[in-house]
Amino acid sequence: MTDDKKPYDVLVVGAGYAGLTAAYELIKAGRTVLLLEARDRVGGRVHTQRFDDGSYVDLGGAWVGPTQDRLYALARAFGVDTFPTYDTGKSTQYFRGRVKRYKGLIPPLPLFSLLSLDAAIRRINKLSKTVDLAEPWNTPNARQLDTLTLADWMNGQMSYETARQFFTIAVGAIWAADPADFSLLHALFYTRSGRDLDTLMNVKNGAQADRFVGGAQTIADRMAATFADRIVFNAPVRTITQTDAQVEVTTDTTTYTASRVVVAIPPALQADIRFEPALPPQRQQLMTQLPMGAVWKCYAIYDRPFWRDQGLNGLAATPDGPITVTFDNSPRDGSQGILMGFVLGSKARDFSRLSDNERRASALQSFATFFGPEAARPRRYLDHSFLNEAWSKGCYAAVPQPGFWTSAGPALRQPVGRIHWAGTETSDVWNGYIEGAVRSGERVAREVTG
Ligand SMILES: Cc1cc2nc3c(=O)[nH]c(=O)nc-3n(C[C@H](O)[C@H](O)[C@H](O)COP(=O)(O)OP(=O)(O)OC[C@H]3O[C@@H](n4cnc5c(N)ncnc54)[C@H](O)[C@@H]3O)c2cc1C
Repeated sequence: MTDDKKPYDVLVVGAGYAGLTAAYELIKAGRTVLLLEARDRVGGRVHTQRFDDGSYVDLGGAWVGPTQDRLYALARAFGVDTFPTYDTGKSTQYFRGRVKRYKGLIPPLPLFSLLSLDAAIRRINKLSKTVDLAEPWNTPNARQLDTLTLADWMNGQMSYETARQFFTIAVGAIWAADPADFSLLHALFYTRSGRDLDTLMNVKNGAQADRFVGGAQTIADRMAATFADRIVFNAPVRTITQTDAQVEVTTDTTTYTASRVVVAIPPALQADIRFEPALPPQRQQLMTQLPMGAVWKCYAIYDRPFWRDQGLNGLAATPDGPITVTFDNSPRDGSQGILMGFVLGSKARDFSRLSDNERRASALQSFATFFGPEAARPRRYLDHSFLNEAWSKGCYAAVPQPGFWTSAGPALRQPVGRIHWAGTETSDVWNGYIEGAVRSGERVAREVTG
């Protein structure tokens, strides 16, 4: 064990978009900063897998959309272009053994199910406007809303099984969780945090509107390159010790000292750090009430986006997963065809139990069901889940247990002595998204310098 004698103004833990943004802003403000990262790369839950032929896929965060202004601004600042997600043509629905093609967002359901689904979406949007974004625990009826799960609400409001099935697909795609996993209060908070359910679900004008040329990790790589000498890789933080005068942060090899530390990792991973003295009880509890969501991304790569020839946009939805939602993730110039399918929530946990071959066979069968036999013969198949990564433990983001917001919510952003908290989970706007991570990094930098 060595001591890095140099006292820093700020140590930042975690080089995802939150930690990178915090470090970048603090360095701009003239602070001496060191960024400690457990992995051997930056980006965290954003990871672009690049292939020898120059193509790439995003294993983690990928899309950006309107009102995600801070992320678009970073893209511009670091010279990264965006391009619209392909959504020209008809979408596909597979339900009760039949494939149907349709226009627009809402699948062709029997009339009463359709009305029920539409009414549920509008009711969630309306209710979400009552949420206090900055302090969700102060929302009217917060306790009641935080006790009820989204599944309780859905079962009470939606009498048609088909409508509930398709609502559950949308919930899975937005939260990487099942409606029974989290409270109505969290559903309303998250909905308002990203504007409304339509925005969260949509490609055009929604959260899936655009992708980054070169992949979503490119901005992170370029930002990190501007302060490469301030980043230590393969440096998981194990202990954070506060004294009256300073804070000591210990990795497996080194103890660093600073005036302040910014912890920019998901709460579920904060629980693995030993804090001395122990954190206040509410803060301790918080870390165990925020498990991560569950999702697999399945990629099939073809010579060309053949489904476009049939007037299809590559979007598909089915309750009969494992894959319940697909997108066209081909490169901007369409020089390859790339389909991406999501396996979500409890289906993702079940999918994790399959062998590599079983997952591949199962995913390709789904793609072939939606887009025909050609989809069963990709040039390359790969899949990935952050459930299997020690430094994420799941994705897209934390899915709070019912009761979290009203019991431990106030501790989420509250500094503890010299410790400040960042990460998308601490953001009131676009919580759970890259935009939320960036905003949290900017907010914590202001907090530390203010
Ligand atoms: C499959 C998937 C799809 C997604 N799709 C989208 C999308 O399309 N659009 C969107 O906006 N968002 C999406 N997201 C969510 C988005 O990626 C995250 O919200 C965002 O990247 C979180 O950033 P962060 O900096 O808060 O946390 P992280 O990215 O998790 O960064 C935390 C960093 O801390 C490091 N770390 C952890 N523990 C320690 C430790 N003890 N010591 C040191 N370092 C540590 C980790 O290695 C990591 O680098 C998706 C996520 C996933 C996984």
